[in-house]
Amino acid sequence: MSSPQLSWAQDAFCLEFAPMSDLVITNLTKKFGRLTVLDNVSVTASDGQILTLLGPSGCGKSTTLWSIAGLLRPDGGSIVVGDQTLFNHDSSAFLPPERRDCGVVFQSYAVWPHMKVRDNVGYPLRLRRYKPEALRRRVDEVLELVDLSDQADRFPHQLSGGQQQRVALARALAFPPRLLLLDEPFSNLDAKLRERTRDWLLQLQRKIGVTTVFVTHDQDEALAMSDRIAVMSTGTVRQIGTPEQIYNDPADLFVADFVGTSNLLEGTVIGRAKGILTIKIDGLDQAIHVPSAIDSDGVVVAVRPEALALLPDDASSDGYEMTVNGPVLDRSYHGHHFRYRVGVGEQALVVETRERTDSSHVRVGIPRDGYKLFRPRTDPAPKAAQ
Ligand SMILES: Nc1ncnc2c1ncn2[C@@H]1O[C@H](COP(=O)(O)OP(=O)(O)OP(=O)(O)O)[C@@H](O)[C@H]1O
Repeated sequence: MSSPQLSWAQDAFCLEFAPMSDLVITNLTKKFGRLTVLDNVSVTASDGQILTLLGPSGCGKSTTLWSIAGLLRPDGGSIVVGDQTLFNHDSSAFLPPERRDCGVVFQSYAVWPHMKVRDNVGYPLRLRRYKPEALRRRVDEVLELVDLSDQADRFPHQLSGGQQQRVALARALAFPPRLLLLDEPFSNLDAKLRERTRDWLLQLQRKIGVTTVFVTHDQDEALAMSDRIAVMSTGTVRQIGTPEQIYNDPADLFVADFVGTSNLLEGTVIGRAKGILTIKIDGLDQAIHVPSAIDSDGVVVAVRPEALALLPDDASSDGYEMTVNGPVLDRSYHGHHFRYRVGVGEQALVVETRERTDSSHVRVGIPRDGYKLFRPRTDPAPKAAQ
């Protein structure tokens, strides 16, 4: 298939998009029978931003998206776009989906197999009674936008998966949407095409500036695509922030564990004085001293693999919070870094570094500002992102 690229002339392009819109979701609640799947979810996306809902399977991402689209009616809270209320439980306001002007793209594409590409894309315009000439012009514009002008008269089964996904996107953009809602739009694409389509979609979104809500359980995708990420777990929002905030300053152990990889070292507080905790990490002799307000006896030290330093066995520990020695259990090569697992007490520390070593025994340095302290988790661990 042809590779998706932005190929339209910037100046010549004149798509008119609807007035851009802030999205404000407040205390959204949804129950299915006795099961509360959204529990006071509050998130916002500013004009033209990409807000990503990220979380493990079943945490309520799609339910939130469907509530925005009007395909589900929540049991509490409100959804407002710009000056328009889409839903407000207290005032019983519920705008039907066809009046919300949301362009929705699902994981399964949901393009109509019996319609040619141009008819698929023109469908929302026919529903809105566009005159034939205006409809044709608009369809041509949107097909050019998604780089499918040369496929307009083909049927979906004659297209690749990536092209079908772009038909779905063109259809979502045909009637200028106030919001673009994307529910795992790349999950049926292979890894390479997924990455290219992601870059392409990001460029496209920047070009047209439509406020976008993007649902994914893939943290790499979320980090790469988003202005802001809302990390969700069991129907609640655990943290909202920029990708950098979410990755570098996770609010709790769930976020630290779900977004990226973290070494999680369990420890016990053996001393507290003037806001400084003395912590003994299980299986190690050394203690670390950390300013923290955590009041539990057990703690977890979270440290990213790339924050750890791989040192020679006899290196000095100067400049590190702590150094530990251990055998190299295994090593693997990942192109831009090596990944080592180093046995430390009962656990294995994962270290990612560009340094190559063939030593069977190494010293691992934990830098002073390279870790975070959390309370132990009381909820179930997140399922691994696929
Ligand atoms: N129509 C329904 N009836 C009953 N339970 C439902 C219904 N739709 C969703 N659920 C439940 O609501 C919870 C949240 O589902 P949702 O699809 O929003 O999760 P998600 O985070 O999008 O998951 P995934 O990544 O697997 O799509 C799940 O426990 C799911 O089983």
